[in-house]
Amino acid sequence: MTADRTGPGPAPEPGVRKPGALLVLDGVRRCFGGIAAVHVEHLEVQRGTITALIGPNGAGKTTLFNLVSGFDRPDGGRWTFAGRRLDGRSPHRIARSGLVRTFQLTRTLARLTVLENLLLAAPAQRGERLSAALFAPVWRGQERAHRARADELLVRFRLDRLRDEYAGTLSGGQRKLLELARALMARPQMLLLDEPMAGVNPALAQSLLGHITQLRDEGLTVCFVEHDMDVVMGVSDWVAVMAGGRLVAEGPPATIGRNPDVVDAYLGRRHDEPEADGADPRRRKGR
Ligand SMILES: Nc1ncnc2c1ncn2[C@@H]1O[C@H](COP(=O)(O)OP(=O)(O)OP(=O)(O)O)[C@@H](O)[C@H]1O
Repeated sequence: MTADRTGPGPAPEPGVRKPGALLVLDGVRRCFGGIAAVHVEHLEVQRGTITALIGPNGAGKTTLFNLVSGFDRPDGGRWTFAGRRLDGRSPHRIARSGLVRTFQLTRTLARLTVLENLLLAAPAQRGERLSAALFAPVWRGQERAHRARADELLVRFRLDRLRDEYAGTLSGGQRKLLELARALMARPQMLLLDEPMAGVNPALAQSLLGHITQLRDEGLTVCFVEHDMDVVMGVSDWVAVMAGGRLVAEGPPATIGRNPDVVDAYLGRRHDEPEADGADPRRRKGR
C-alpha cells in the first residue's frame, strides 16, 4: 500500500495514530549513565512513506535506530513491525522480519569486491549448514537466485561496471549506493537509513534521492536520519522530530517547518523565512 500523499493525512501531533502503521513503538527507553538518551512514548511509521527523523546532535536518533534494529537493548518498551513484536529479538531476526538497517562499509567489506559485498548481504544460505549437503540442488538454486538479485541491483544502481572492483575504491556516493543495494538483497519491507547523504557529492545525492523515492513508490517504507533540511523537506512525506531523547513533534514537512516548537528546538528560524543575507534557509544544516 502506498500512502496517499495528496489527501488529508494524520494530524501533526507527536504520537499520532496513522492508518496502515508498519512500525509501532511504545515507551521505548534507553539510558546511559542514568540519563535517558531515548524515551519515546509512542511513534508510528506509516507503510509506504518516507519518514525523516530529525533533531539536534545528541537527540537520540541513532540510538533509536540501534534499538529498533536490535543492535542495542532498550531499558524498557516494546515495538511491533507488521503486527509482530520485535523487541528483544536479535538484529538477524529483525532483518529477517523485513526491517533492515544500512551500515557504512567496514574496512573488511572494503577489501571485498562490489559483487562479493552483495552476495555476502544475501539472506542466510541453507547451503552453509552441514546437513544441507543433502540438499545441494536447493542450495544451488538459492545461490542462483542471490546472483540474479545482485545483478538486478547492480544494474539498478549503475554499479554493474564496478562489480569486480574492490568496494574500498568506490567514491563516497558509490559506497552509499552499495550500502543501499546490500540492504535490498534481503528484499526488506522497511529500510532504516542513517544519514544516507553524508559525504555524497550533489550530483550523486540527487540520484540517491531519486532511488529512495522510486523504492518508496514501489511500496518500500523508508525512515532516515538526516541533518540537511534541503533533503528532508524535498524528499520526505512525514517528519518526526526528536530532542533530548523524546519525540517533540511530527507532521508533513511543510507543517514541521512552521512549527514554533521545532523552530525553537532545532531549526533556529522558520523554514520558509529568508535569512538576513538572502540565502535560502533550506541550505542551512540542522547541526
Ligand atoms: N554507547 C553510548 N554510551 C554512552 N552514551 C551514549 C552512547 N550512545 C549514545 N550516547 C548518548 O546518548 C545521547 C543520544 O545520542 P545519539 O547518538 O543517539 O544522538 P543523535 O541524535 O543520533 O545525534 P547525532 O545527530 O549527533 O548523530 C547522546 O547524549 C550521546 O552522548
